[in-house]
Amino acid sequence: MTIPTEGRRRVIIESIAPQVDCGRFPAKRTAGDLVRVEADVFTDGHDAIAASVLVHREDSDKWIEVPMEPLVNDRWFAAFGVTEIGRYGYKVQAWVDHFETWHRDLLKRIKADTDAPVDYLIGADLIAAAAQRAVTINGGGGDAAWLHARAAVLRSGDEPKSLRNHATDPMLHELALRYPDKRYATDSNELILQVDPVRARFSSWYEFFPRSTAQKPGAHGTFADAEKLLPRIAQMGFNVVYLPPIHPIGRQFRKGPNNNPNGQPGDEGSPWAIGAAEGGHKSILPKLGTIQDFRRFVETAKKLSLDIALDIAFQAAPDHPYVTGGHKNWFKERPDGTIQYAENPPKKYQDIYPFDFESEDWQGMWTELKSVFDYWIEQGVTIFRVDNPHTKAFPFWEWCIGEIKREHPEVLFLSEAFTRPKIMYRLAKIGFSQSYTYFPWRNGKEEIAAYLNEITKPPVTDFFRPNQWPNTPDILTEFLQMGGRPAFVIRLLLAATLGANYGIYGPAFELQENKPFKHGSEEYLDSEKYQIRQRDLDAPGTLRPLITQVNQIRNTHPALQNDISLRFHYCDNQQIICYSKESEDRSDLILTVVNLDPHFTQAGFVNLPLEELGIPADRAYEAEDLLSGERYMWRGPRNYVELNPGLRGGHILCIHRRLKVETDFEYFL
Ligand SMILES: O=P(O)(O)O[C@H]1O[C@H](CO)[C@@H](O[C@H]2O[C@H](CO)[C@@H](O)[C@H](O)[C@H]2O)[C@H](O)[C@H]1O
Repeated sequence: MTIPTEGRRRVIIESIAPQVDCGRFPAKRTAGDLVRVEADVFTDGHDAIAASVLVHREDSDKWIEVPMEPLVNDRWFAAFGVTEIGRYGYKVQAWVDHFETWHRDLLKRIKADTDAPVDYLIGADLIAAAAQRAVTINGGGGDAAWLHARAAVLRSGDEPKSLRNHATDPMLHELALRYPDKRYATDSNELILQVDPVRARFSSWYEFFPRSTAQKPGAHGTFADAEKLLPRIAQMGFNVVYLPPIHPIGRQFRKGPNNNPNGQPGDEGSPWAIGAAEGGHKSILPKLGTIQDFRRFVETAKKLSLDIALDIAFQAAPDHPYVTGGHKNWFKERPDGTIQYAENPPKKYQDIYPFDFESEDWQGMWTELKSVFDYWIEQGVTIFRVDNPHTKAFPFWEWCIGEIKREHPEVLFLSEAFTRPKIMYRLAKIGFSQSYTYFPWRNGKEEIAAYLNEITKPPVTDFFRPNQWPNTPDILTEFLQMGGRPAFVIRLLLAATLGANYGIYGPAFELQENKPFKHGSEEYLDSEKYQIRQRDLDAPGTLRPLITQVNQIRNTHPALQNDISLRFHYCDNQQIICYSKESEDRSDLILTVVNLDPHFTQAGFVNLPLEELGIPADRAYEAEDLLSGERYMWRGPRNYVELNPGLRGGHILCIHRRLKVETDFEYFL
């Protein structure tokens, strides 16, 4: 091993958090967050050390220095606020602080009455050096002159009492530390922080098929029809409207109702079978309207504070212009000249071809696929729900999302990858802002808690943001099929309170549609994926009022707008789950209690960790049920709950405890 060029950097920096895979990927936060950086920082011997976090926007050379404070066990921390979206770089810097070492030791010596004249001469040298650095940094001025004068006093051989007073003057301490000696400072590697819009952390999605929105019976819906639904969706408290693909639908191998692979003339086909003579991923199904109609739809949504999320499904119907118009080499031909249709085993997608990410023309293909996003961004779309991203190459996504985010940091991507956890996590690391999860299939108390704890705690939360869906057009779970209306209520309460991000396949959920295509299937009978389904959304028994109320609670309670504070609490009844969330400033604490049994009343005692929750153990506190308006006076950790699923699936309780911790920090970027 060769001798290092500089061996005097004695401070060690380890285990910086947040960091994702040793800095290979950015850590994620949202605008307005307080970013807390921690690191292990220590040195040999007994010298005092100091450390800072240095942070800058990636597009600027202006670094901000945030002093770190020691915690315990050589762990240090600093916090800074990020108000703007985009990418930031941050690193930890630490150094031996000789002035602080001298000052600390002198205080001890004075206390023991063992300070000697030489101690003051040592201090004088250190202070004079600080004065010199003050000159270098700000060209002299008050601080430098003051420090020089103080160094002279300590060299003067004055009587001990005076030396002691001058050396321990708090002003000296403050000024000298302002100009630290960083010649031998250790710098960590620079790490990257991706700051997304708040929507990445907190969003409520409503999915519907525009083709089902016509008022006239049997007619194909248009964007103009769909636009009329937007005020209703906004009034229900949602903030993202997600549309399945809106492009021309292939005719070859078009599917018929109920996933019939032999569609008949007149069948509408699956919107995910993208591409026909009329165009491909940058075109609109003529029956839905024109690009102007779409733009107007987006504009109307914006006025209602709704973001439009568009489905991006990179696959092609056999009559997609990519296949018919000169890019057949983007697909893998078999020896007989045919192309194997796509699959997501055991599902078969006979009406689409998958792209071949080992195509000779992969660069041409990547460029074209990215341009699909660019095109829809130009039309005002800011969120994309990406279909099956795990069946496309990871390097493509990293490049494509990276490029888009560089130009449009406001754009968000939801990954629809129901696959192995490591793959879901990798997609999040390479850029997806949110991810669907296995929430729909977690029904028992233990499995819900175990899964949610896995996906809402660091280090996973540094890159992965769950989005919880109780149903989708592909997912009608057994629980929803068997549990009647209470099952829908239970899954709504869970999704909306466990997940700061959640969504529903709206019309089917509101009306509690629960008939499967066949026994044992999770597909809907007469699924909207293959046919138009007009509905009376205000039919008696709709869940609309409850959904509206739950969203209103989410929108007004910051506790429900984050996942990181989620904590599960004990309940002595296995069918009752209890958990809390609180806002970062601790002013808002929400306790949710849900009866997981859709058939029977369940009762039990919940047990709350009062001290952890900041609830005084010796005083009664109020639990206000935000759903029913009832107020309960609770005292102590054990409290009784009883939930009849026919009447109410759960409580969303606001715990009034009068606690607020200030989180205003000095350092903001
Ligand atoms: O594979 P997933 O279960 O994640 O489902 C997603 O991708 C599917 C393929 O795009 C999509 O499937 C629908 O479209 C297909 C192509 O037209 C069709 O063959 C399937 O029968 C239909 O379900 C699914 O909707 C989407 O969520």
